[in-house]
Amino acid sequence: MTAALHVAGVRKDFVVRNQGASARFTAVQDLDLVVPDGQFLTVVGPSGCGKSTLLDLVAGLTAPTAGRILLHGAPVTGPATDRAVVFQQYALLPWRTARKNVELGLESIGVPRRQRARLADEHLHLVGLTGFEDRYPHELSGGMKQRVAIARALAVDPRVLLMDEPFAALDAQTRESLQEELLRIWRATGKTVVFITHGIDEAVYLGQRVAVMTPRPGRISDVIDIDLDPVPGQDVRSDPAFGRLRHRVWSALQHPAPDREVAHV
Ligand SMILES: Nc1ncnc2c1ncn2[C@@H]1O[C@H](COP(=O)(O)OP(=O)(O)OP(=O)(O)O)[C@@H](O)[C@H]1O
Repeated sequence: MTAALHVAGVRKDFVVRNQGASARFTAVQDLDLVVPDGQFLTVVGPSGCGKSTLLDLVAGLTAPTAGRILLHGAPVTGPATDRAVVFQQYALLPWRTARKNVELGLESIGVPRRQRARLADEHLHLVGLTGFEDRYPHELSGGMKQRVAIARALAVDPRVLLMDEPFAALDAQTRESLQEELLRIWRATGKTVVFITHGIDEAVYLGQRVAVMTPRPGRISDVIDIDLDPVPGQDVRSDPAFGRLRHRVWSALQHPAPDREVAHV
């Protein structure tokens, strides 16, 4: 089976100013990652390790300096509607209602007006915002704005949903309820999800696998399978298995896999 996403030997250099001169800075190097179709992958790593760089590369917002990125077997050459990105900042247009914000991506691909409104309402329903279609962003809470952003991303029916710390700006309780909502939506839609986070708990809670990134230059040092078996109505976070997986991810962040470390010294 073709992987939904295949990142092969990717490096990304940026040109930066250093004491008045231009210098090359390698943000990520030797990035290898395969994400099967329909998988929920979380990527965790410390600030500055290159998580957003990885996501931008997959989104096609920047191009790799070296290596290849394939989406369902085809090279990524720029942004396209087979991928949708949800950022930490909701990026909603303040002068458009929730419905009109969700319609945005649909407009750009030429979906007729009636169908746009229907699809927007369907996706607002999917994220639990029925009844809020005509609200403007300033009339919505942070969690609701992020739900609109998720509805907008899903409305164009992308094959891969890319999420860059989407819940980082939310309070703990809203974050937890959106995490649960996102898992429900993922199960309902079967999308492939790549979800960037700082949070180990969030990575373990959401991911079927957790990719651990380490910095300078950024690389994926470990990929950990999350084989939790959630029981409906019970908080999986209180399961001892959750604690053990959490500790494995924490350890991988502290002590990157030695073979890889040697390979990149
Ligand atoms: N456009 C750019 N020009 C120069 N350097 C950049 C650029 N974008 C990112 N970098 C550098 O690349 C490295 C990785 O940045 P990136 O934003 O991908 O990290 P991150 O893991 O997402 O960080 P955070 O968790 O803090 O958001 C950082 O050292 C950053 O300064």
